[in-house]
Amino acid sequence: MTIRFGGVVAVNKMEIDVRPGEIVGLIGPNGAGKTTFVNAISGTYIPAEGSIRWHDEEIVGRSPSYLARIGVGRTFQNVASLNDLTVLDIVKVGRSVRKPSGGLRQFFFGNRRQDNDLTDKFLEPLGLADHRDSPLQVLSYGHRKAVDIARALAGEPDLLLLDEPVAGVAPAEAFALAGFVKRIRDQLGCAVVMVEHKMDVVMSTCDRIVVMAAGAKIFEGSGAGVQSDPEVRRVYLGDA
Ligand SMILES: Nc1ncnc2c1ncn2[C@@H]1O[C@H](COP(=O)(O)OP(=O)(O)OP(=O)(O)O)[C@@H](O)[C@H]1O
Repeated sequence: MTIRFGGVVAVNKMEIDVRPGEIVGLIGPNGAGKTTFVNAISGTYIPAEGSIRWHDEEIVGRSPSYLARIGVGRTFQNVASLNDLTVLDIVKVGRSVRKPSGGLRQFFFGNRRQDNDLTDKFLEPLGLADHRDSPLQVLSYGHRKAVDIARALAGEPDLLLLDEPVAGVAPAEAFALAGFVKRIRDQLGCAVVMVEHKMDVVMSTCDRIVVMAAGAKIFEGSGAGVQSDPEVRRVYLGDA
């Protein structure tokens, strides 16, 4: 697909194939087009050219809410917008995009069993159970990132798009979050595309790595391959 902003070609004939159950790392220098590409898959941008197919359906031009309903879930780099809601309510928002809850009253008051199920499934494994009734804004940055992952997962996506899920998170927490993503992939069998700059997390989490530079794919393969590829080294390190 190709995406232009005025004269800027942000994504240039980029192609990627993602299979169920696979975690694909999308890396590349700042401005490479990674977030723009993910935003197009999740319906925020419409490509100037190209096709996006999911489960044999052409999804170019579909709205983000439609895509969420058919199982395309995502996290965001900036997680501030739900600041006033509690952790549990945010998970319910994530749940409701795919599994309607039956009206606002039920949404907010729900029932205790349903709340406990959501807590066990999506908050406990991320270390968030003790915070379920806290508003997002009082949580640490690492916990807020974890809440955004829990929100996306509560919709039980088939394709999960993670935009820098561990950026700014302390190393131990980052590996815990990445480990959780792997366990969820094992449980749900969902495909994951993860944009991330932290290479140690990418290497230990992803089955395959795609490298973008200046809007285009310059490498696709294993972690070992990415480290030894001369074009990737040139782009990252300025090697001649
Ligand atoms: N809404 C927009 N309007 C105009 N140009 C944009 C817009 N969004 C992104 N761009 C441009 O598109 C290019 C790709 O940006 P993008 O944010 O997708 O890169 P990225 O690889 O995600 O970078 P980073 O790793 O820094 O997040 C950049 O040149 C950027 O300035």
